Amino acid sequence: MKIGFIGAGNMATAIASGIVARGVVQGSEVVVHDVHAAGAQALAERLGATVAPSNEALVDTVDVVVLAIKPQVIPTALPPLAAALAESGALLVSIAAGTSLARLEQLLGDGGAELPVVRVMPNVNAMVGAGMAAVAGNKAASAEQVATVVDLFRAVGDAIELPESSFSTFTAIAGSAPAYAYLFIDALARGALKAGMPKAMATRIAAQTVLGSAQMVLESDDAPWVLIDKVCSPGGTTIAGLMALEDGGFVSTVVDGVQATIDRDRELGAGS
Ligand SMILES: NC(=O)C1=CN([C@@H]2O[C@H](COP(=O)(O)OP(=O)(O)OC[C@H]3O[C@@H](n4cnc5c(N)ncnc54)[C@H](O)[C@@H]3O)[C@@H](O)[C@H]2O)C=CC1
Ligand SMILES: O=C(O)[C@@H]1CCC=N1
Repeated sequence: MKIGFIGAGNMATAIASGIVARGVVQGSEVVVHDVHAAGAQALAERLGATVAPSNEALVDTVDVVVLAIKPQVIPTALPPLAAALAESGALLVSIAAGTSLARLEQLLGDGGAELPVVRVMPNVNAMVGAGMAAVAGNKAASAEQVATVVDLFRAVGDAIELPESSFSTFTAIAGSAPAYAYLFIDALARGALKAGMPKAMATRIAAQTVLGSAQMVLESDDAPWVLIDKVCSPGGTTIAGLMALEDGGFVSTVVDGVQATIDRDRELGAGS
């Protein structure tokens, strides 16, 4: 399978590096194009991939086209690719936030609804093989094509098929959420820094603790609240810390952050 990336930014780098590192495709089976030529060249060199001279030329040479550009540029970048997609039969995979399958079909013109299109919301942790992705196909995408995309993203973490109506919520707790998890890790480390521990050491300790906590939630039969109770000794350190977090409105602040992300995803959809 040859896979092309339109846009060679953060997400193309994360996904392409992840799938090549895990042997899903060879570097030589990856093609990239970016309006910023140096960015495409840097990614291609890193992977042993090829740089296509244009987005149209890329579509002509691959089986799967990953549209890894910002939602705001899709309305100008996608329409010129409709003819090449129809001719080559390549599968279009969009990872753009807030851009619906219906909108992508509309941008592909009159025959847009007949072209196979798959929408994915991945996250940047695909870079280290620990991503989380949601996948939904349009009517023209076959079950096999959707399954191929799920498999592609399972190779760099976990992936699920999800109704498109849940994509904004998924974006809040998976697509954008690595930034929130990094913030939590940094906040833990800052607390330790304030108490006199070097930041690099504190960051390593905090990151390993969050990694292990995530593994516990995934592998244990207990719900997070049960696990919380197991950490809290009566009159101990953890309950003192939890109460201070509660005073600061930790849970409701996180819930507000999730809602703000959902709202912004819907705004992007309305404006694209
Ligand atoms: N950054 C993240 O963690 C996540 C991003 N996404 C989505 O992924 C998409 C890409 O985001 P990033 O990689 O973060 O953006 P980015 O800004 O790092 O990369 C986008 C690249 O597209 C290039 N570009 C712009 N117009 C182009 C065109 N017409 N043809 C070819 N290349 C073009 C830019 O030069 C840039 O290198 C967005 O739609 C975003 O919503 C989805 C999930 C997570
Ligand atoms: O911030 C954004 O809009 C993109 C989509 C999900 C993560 N980054």
